[in-house]
Amino acid sequence: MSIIRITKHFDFETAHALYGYDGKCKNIHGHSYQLYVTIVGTPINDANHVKNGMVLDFGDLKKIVKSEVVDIFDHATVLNANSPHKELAAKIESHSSRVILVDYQPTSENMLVDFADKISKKLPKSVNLHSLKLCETNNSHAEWFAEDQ
Ligand SMILES: Nc1nc2c(c(=O)[nH]1)N=C([C@H](O)[C@H](O)COP(=O)(O)OP(=O)(O)OP(=O)(O)O)CN2
Ligand SMILES: [Zn+2]
Repeated sequence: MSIIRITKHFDFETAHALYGYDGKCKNIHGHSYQLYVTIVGTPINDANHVKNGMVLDFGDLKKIVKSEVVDIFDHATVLNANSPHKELAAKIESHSSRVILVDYQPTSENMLVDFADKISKKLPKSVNLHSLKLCETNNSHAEWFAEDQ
């Protein structure tokens, strides 16, 4: 049976700041992030199976990525907990705004590592996470590949 990759695309709006960065991205600013999630597996080959012919139902992949990433990061501000932004986060949150304090500098690279971990843990055993692509702007993106890790 053939091994196939399937990909689903998501978008979400998130603000972040790169504390200590030597450029304008040290300020809080936002992106319309685009995330491509690719998984790999063998399509189910069972005429009696409701998911016959699928590596994983796109709908099931959507549920996992939405609950683990999109619904959490969408319209939130991501700040580095290992920086003075921790205090800023508390202030923003006190005004009922959604803040995610992460234990890393919230670059595209580090967000991908976080997303890969969260998504991998929720995938069924029959499939594997192959790669992620996170576009921060229309001309900048980072990629995570399982085979590189
Ligand atoms: N390797 C990385 N470099 C930068 C990241 C990152 O996550 N990884 N992030 C930023 C900023 O968050 C910034 O928002 C994006 O930077 P950049 O692509 O430079 O954005 P510009 O709109 O200024 O780029 P143009 O090419 O001028 O459109 C910075 N670097
Ligand atoms: Zn940015």
